[in-house]
Amino acid sequence: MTIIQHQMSGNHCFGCSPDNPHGHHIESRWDGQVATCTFQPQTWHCAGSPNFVYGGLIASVIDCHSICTAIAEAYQREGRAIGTGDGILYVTGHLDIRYLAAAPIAGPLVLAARVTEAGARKSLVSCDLHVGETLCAQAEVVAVKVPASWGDA
Ligand SMILES: CCCCCCCCCCCCCC(=O)SCCNC(=O)CCNC(=O)[C@H](O)C(C)(C)COP(=O)(O)OP(=O)(O)OC[C@H]1O[C@@H](n2cnc3c(N)ncnc32)[C@H](O)[C@@H]1OP(=O)(O)O
Repeated sequence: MTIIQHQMSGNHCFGCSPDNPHGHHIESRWDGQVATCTFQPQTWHCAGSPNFVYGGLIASVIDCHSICTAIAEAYQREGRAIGTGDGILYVTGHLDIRYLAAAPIAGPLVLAARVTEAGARKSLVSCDLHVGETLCAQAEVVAVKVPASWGDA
């Protein structure tokens, strides 16, 4: 299965760049419809209780995984392999997360994201996060398409 982040160059993202030494290094596996990601929380990723995962960490992995899903789907819609030709880039416009159950720190966090609506300027992405059988978080993300030069200074 394609690992989205392995197909993209020039990615410095804290959440998902393979090359950011301080980042989370998430990997999103794309099957053409759904992108999945498994993330193993560390003990220091805990919330007030050492037993559960910090919500900001959950938001971070959902954010990154969902935006990468939007990017993968957009390449697919254009009939191109991810990372080929002119760069396609989306950024987070809106992130709406419901924290449904505390996520045990033992993890792993298992994410599944799909594009539910795709337009010319934005895509809507739905992302579920499970630990074991428990749905711990559910998110709706608005991914807004920007020029590949968006991040230039
Ligand atoms: C360079 C190489 C990179 C390599 C790959 C790296 C991958 C890394 C992956 C990174 C992963 C990490 C990800 C990160 O961390 S990305 C970093 C966090 N995000 C940001 O910094 C974004 C900051 N905001 C902006 O730049 C602008 O406000 C954006 C670009 C978002 C909109 O700008 P602008 O306002 O000019 O756009 P538009 O008016 O033409 O609207 C276009 C459409 O979008 C809809 N809309 C807009 N805003 C919102 C909103 N807030 N909620 C809902 N919808 C919104 C709007 O209604 C319209 O829809 P429609 O009316 O057409 O239906």
